Amino acid sequence: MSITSRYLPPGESSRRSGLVLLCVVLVGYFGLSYDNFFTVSNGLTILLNVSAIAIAAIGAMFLLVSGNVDLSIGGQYALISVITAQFARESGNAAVAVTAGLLTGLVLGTVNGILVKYMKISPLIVTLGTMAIFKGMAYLVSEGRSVFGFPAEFIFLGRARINEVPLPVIVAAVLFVIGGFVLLRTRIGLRMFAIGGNANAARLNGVDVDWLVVRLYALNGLLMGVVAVLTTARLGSGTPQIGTAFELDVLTAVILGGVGFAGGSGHPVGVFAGVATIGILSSGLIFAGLEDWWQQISKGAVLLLALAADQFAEYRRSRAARREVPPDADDQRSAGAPTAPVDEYDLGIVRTRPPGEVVLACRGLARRFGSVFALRDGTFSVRAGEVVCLLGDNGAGKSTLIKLVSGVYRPDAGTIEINGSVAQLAGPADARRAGIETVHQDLAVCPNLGVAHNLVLGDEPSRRLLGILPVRDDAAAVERARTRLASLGITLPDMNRSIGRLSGGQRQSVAIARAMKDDVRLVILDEPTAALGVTQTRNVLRIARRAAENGAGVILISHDIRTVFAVADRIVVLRLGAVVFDGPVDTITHTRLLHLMAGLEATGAPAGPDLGAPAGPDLGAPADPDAAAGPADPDAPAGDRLDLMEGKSR
Ligand SMILES: Nc1ncnc2c1ncn2[C@@H]1O[C@H](COP(=O)(O)OP(=O)(O)OP(=O)(O)O)[C@@H](O)[C@H]1O
Repeated sequence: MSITSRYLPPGESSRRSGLVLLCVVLVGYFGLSYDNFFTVSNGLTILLNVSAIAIAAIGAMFLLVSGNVDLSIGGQYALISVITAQFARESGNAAVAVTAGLLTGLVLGTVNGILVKYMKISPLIVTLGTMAIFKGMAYLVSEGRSVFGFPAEFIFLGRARINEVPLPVIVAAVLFVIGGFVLLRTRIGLRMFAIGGNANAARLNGVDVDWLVVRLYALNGLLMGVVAVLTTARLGSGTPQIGTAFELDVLTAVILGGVGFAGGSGHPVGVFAGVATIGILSSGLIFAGLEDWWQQISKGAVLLLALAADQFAEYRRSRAARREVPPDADDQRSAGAPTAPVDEYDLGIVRTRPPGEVVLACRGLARRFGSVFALRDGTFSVRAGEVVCLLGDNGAGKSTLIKLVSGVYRPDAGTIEINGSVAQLAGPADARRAGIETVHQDLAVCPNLGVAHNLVLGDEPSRRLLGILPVRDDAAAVERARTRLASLGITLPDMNRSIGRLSGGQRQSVAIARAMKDDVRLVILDEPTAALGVTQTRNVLRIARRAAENGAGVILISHDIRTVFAVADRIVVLRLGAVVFDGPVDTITHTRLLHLMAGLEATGAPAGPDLGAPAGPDLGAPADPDAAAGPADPDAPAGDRLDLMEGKSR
């Protein structure tokens, strides 16, 4: 698939053209078989019949793109229809009836959204349940009967024509164009794709996923309100039987149109082609004189075919993505080698510049989970322009310490100072506001979005189209991404290439670049080289160094001591929840570091040759006499106390 400078959501352009071809074949076949098929009036009838599907398809498209679904739209259709009809009859006022219909849709959609997001129940199950409830309520409200007796102006709404074109068709066309515009050109549209691609990544990038999804369900309900009001007005009655198998038509059209059921992909043009196909097929089947059940069977079969095509496209996409990942000869060479020589990671760093002021100072941080003390004494500091490597065996407490610093957990004891002031981090957003950015091990990127969009997600640049409409500014996003990447010495040929099609090292580079916001003070890199080969590792380490040179403090967590010696200014070792070493990289040897991590010094194993001094009898207790005296005076200035500890095992 060619990737243009314009953002192209990962909908399948080829499948859309296939669908258009299918439409042409169907029209040709039915046109040749039935005399009246090719008439303007039949064309308008088809459009009128699919206008309801087209309006509902907008909401379904938004939900599916963001990884959600609503099976209850048929039930909503019936319930809104009878409520609208009763208001129309009782009030005799079209405006009251329309308002009642739209509000009912909004409420039903919001109920679905709240159940899905805040009760953490699968959208399929929730909306299957509400489908039955709404349908049942429609019978309850109407006592199983159709509701007639509307004011003339209400009926006019459904039957009015402008230049022979029915009003519902015009409403559907306008809403569809607005829906497509929102999906492709606005910040919210990008966020829908992001949530469908990786909801957790979107959340970590500051997108309020739950709130957005609730709004999408509410909008879906509102659109069903429009559908039900127009149809009820056109038919001149509200009935609980309406909307039967409506969800089948809508989902078939949307999935047939290339919106992936797994979320994160789709295009309005494809959905339009899907809606047209369903309309032509339904009309053709009526012309063929097939009974209603044959129509249901045909549409069900088309839905299954669409899902199969969706799976096939997904398979082709992932194969293409694998093929497109840039080969790395060096990594292939090193793949079979269990350990690369230390020199392989040599970055040729000359550490001349003294680090800047302390950006982070942790004092006596402690956190327990039930009876497990995950962290007992997290005390260390990071200065601007410094790379501090945090090491420790599995379960040493590294992740817990980092989660405290990045606001994921709150400490049971101890303090976190940022730029000299004690910070109360109530959540990751607080940490981010304080200038702390974390690059998580799973990178938290959206594989379906391009490099530039991943970099700006949560803070997308925007501009005013025609001086009024707020739209996403993709050119500014590309420019910002390019500048940010260049500041770290990263060159990527295409800013719109989806992240899923980059190599592991390139993905890691983009994730680090995303963290390097203009006001960042501290970047935490959680095992950034864990899954990388030699060349990619070296590149990522270079980028980490460059981030420090640009003025940020960097904490890098690693299990691989070769990378640590290549990149670190200072090393902090955690063991059993406490810091047991904190010192410049040139004050410790590989052997001693390994022993400290493994706790071998506690069992009398020889310490590294550099320090010579016997290790303390218990790694849980400080080995250094100063430190052994217990926690330092809490009133002592952060810098003094932390510097005192430098270069000493505790
Ligand atoms: N949410 C939790 N609930 C219960 N125990 C936890 C939780 N998080 C961490 N722990 C425990 O706290 C200890 C420290 O875990 P932590 O994940 O911080 O270690 P780590 O050094 O990051 O290990 P690894 O390198 O394996 O990721 C472990 O014993 C772990 O089982």
